[in-house]
Amino acid sequence: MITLNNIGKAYNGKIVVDIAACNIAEGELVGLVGNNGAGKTTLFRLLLDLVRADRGEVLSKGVNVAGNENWKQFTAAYLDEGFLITYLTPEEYFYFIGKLHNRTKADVDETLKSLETFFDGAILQNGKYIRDLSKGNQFKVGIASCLIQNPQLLILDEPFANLDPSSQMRLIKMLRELNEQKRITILISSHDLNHITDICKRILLMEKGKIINDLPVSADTLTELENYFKV
Ligand SMILES: Nc1ncnc2c1ncn2[C@@H]1O[C@H](COP(=O)(O)OP(=O)(O)OP(=O)(O)O)[C@@H](O)[C@H]1O
Repeated sequence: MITLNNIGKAYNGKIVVDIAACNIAEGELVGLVGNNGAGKTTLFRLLLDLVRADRGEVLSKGVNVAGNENWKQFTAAYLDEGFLITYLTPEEYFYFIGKLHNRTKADVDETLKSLETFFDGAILQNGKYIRDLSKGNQFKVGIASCLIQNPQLLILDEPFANLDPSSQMRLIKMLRELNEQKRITILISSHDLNHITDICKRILLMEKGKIINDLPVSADTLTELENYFKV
């Protein structure tokens, strides 16, 4: 589904992404790990054509994402609150996103209903604008807007970072179901080694912009990663 060909990106003369080759097949659930500044978010931004590579190409279903709109029909992502329209209420935002992606009001309502427990009473019908929600609840709005789009590819940057423990558990369950039952290809980054090895079937370890290890997840992966990150 995703192919990285000799992709390179530098900021101010410093290379922050430098990947010779990487393939992510349809239906995979892949985790990206690496210390602060390793290049995870920049890689996601390259996948979403939010920044342009200095060299190489990102192919999504075989088509270069740079200067092409096709991938937008099947890709949903939430990297940060810059993806939201914060002067809207969550409901206004959800129906706007639904409309943009040709979803009916009933489709949107059905998705929102399925997220009732995840929302935990804090998102809908409380009269708040998105800008006034907590970071964790803004993230929940971001995830919901992704699911409303009914994507084939879902990209989430540090999805566990601001969620309370119950919400983290619910999200793990949701992502697993989306991947196993709906066959959605999922890419997530995380600093939570327990969660990421629990949920992902493959882990890409990034260091200084490079993928230095591509690990199929096994019973040993958590220890292997803990050893890498040990101080
Ligand atoms: N717009 C930008 N201008 C200049 N440098 C940038 C920009 N965006 C990212 N960088 C730099 O690129 C490097 C990689 O950053 P990136 O955010 O991709 O890392 P990350 O692995 O997501 O880190 P974290 O775990 O802290 O989120 C860092 O050194 C960062 O300072």
